[in-house]
Amino acid sequence: MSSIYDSEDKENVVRTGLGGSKPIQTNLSPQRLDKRTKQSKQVPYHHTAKMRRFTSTMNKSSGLTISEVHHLRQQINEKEREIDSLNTSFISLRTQVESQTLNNFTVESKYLQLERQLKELKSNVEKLNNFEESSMRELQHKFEISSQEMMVKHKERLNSRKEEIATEIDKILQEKQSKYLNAIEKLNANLKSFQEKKESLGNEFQQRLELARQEFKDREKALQENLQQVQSSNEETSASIKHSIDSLRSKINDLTDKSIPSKQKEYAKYESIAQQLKSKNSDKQAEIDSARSEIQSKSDLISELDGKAKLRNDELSRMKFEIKRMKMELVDQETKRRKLHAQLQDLKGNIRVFCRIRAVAAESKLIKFDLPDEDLNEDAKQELSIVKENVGIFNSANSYKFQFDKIFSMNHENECIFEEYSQLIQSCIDGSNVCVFAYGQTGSGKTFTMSHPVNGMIPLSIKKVFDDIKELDTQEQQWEYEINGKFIEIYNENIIDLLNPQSSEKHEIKHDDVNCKTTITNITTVPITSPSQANSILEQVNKRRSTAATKSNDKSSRSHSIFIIDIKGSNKATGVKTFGTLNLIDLAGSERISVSQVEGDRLKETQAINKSLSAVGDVISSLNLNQGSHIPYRNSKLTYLLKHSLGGNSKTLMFVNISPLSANFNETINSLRFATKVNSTKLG
Ligand SMILES: Nc1ncnc2c1ncn2[C@@H]1O[C@H](COP(=O)(O)OP(=O)(O)OP(=O)(O)O)[C@@H](O)[C@H]1O
Repeated sequence: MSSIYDSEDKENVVRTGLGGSKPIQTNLSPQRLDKRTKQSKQVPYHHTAKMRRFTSTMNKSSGLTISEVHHLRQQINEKEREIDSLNTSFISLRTQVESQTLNNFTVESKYLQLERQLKELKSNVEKLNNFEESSMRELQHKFEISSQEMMVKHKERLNSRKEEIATEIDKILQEKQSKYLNAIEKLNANLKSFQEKKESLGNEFQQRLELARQEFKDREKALQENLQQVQSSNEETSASIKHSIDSLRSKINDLTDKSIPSKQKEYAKYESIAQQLKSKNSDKQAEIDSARSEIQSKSDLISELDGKAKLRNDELSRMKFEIKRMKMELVDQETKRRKLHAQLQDLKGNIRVFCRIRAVAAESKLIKFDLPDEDLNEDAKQELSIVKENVGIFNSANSYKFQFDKIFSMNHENECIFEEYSQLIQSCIDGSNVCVFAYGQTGSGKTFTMSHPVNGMIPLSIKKVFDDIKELDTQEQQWEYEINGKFIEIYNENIIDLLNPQSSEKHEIKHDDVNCKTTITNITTVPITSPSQANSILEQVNKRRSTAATKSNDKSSRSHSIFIIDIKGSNKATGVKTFGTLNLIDLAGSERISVSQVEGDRLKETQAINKSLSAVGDVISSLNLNQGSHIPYRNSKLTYLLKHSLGGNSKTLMFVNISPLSANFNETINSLRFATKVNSTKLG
């Protein structure tokens, strides 16, 4: 704070004869004050007597005339008057100065008081500012904590809801599927038994009918024959009787009364024969009637059996209709399952990054990792911390933190890793394109993860494809699938056909942007008919690559290998068609060899790797961040090839394989940074 005696004012403090030795503050400027002081020194009041004595002395010793002296005296008197008036004004001025000084004191004390108040106010304001700042910090902290808690709770709720939906779907599907399958099985069994019964009843009935018909025919024939015989014998008999009667009559007439009695006897005899024949005839007629009624009852039985057969046929067609309806419902359920599966996968995100730490021998010197808790919410992002320990003079430690969708430690097996992404296979069967990349420095476990002959992602993916399509390729679901494979390598931005490596033909990438399909000219495509056949393709390719690697200084580490599996599906019941491509990619080693340290072929190779790997990172991260803008697919052959398999509804999974060895610390950090760029959170 400035003092009341500020620069100029300090110089205005003078000591006056009236006020004793006390310093008086004046408002006069230094020049004016100085002038007044000089004047008061030059003409003090008590000096006038001295002047008079001095003039009389001068008068005596100088020999001046009286008029001159008089004149001088007048002048002196004038001067003395002037001096008096000056003295008077000086005294009034001094009084003014004193009163001004008093004023100044009052002002000064007020000023001091105001200054104290200002100080207090300032400190209060400062306190208020500090309080405001600390409360703001506290509020911000509280807000951050509560928003984090809300985020965690929200994520938990989301995840549990997702889980619930998925389990509900699975449960409903399983229940429905098993219910329908059981019902269909039962219906099929009923249908079969009905058909068998119908067949056996039909056969039996036909046989019985045939027999009855035959019997009836035989009987009818016999009866007809009998009847005819009887009729003919009757006719014959009656004709002969008639003849006899006639001859008898004529005889009677001829003989008159002579032989009448004997002839009457003969007549009676023939009469009884006729009677017998008549009774025989009525017996035969009764037999014919009973045969007719039997035929009638057999006909009734036949029509009853016909009625039953009709009922069975009606039931059969009802069952067929029911089976058809159930099949349609099953197809409908399958379509719903596909939609829900797609929704679930969308919720999990179209681009996922898994980090895998390679297993190494126990005695190796390792990087200090801080891994996430395994029990944590499985759909939440997981955090990996790495500590770099410098045993230098400062013994400092740097900590790096990274977040990924999943982090697998050295103890995780391939099967467990496959489990985490296997749902993407279903998406591919349902018609989505899927890319699985393995990224990392040479020796970090990319080939072990992707191509291990028993449990690598390639053999396990193919097995899953076949298991899943087997479930869909049933009489009920009516899905049919065709699977084709290509296996290529990209080395120095050139495509090599690994299924026909001797070929010298040029391979070009062609895109059909309308149907979103990609083809490579002159490339070998093989139909894949079983997991074992696909595994033997993988085995052959791995063998070829490793032989080539020994011959040409481990070329395999410096090329990208891609197993392209096309899955084409069609549903006979609904006519729906699907096409999905599964791209399984083992990338070239990512270690950053400084371009300046290599030359010739190796320089070209290094440039090609750096270019294509950063193109992969750029494409995926721009897809992740901003779906509407330009995606730089053309920056490398690999990204250009995968143009229709990345983006849109495609699913991408990147494994970042890292080495836990301390010696590889820098490369491990580089790989994690690359993967973080790829994994960057989607905005809006
Ligand atoms: N998780 C693991 N458990 C046990 N061994 C492993 C694991 N990962 C890798 N290895 C072993 O480490 C060695 C190097 O692994 P791999 O060949 O898979 O590395 P890479 O990253 O594919 O290297 P390159 O870039 O040369 O192809 C192999 O011998 C492999 O068997």
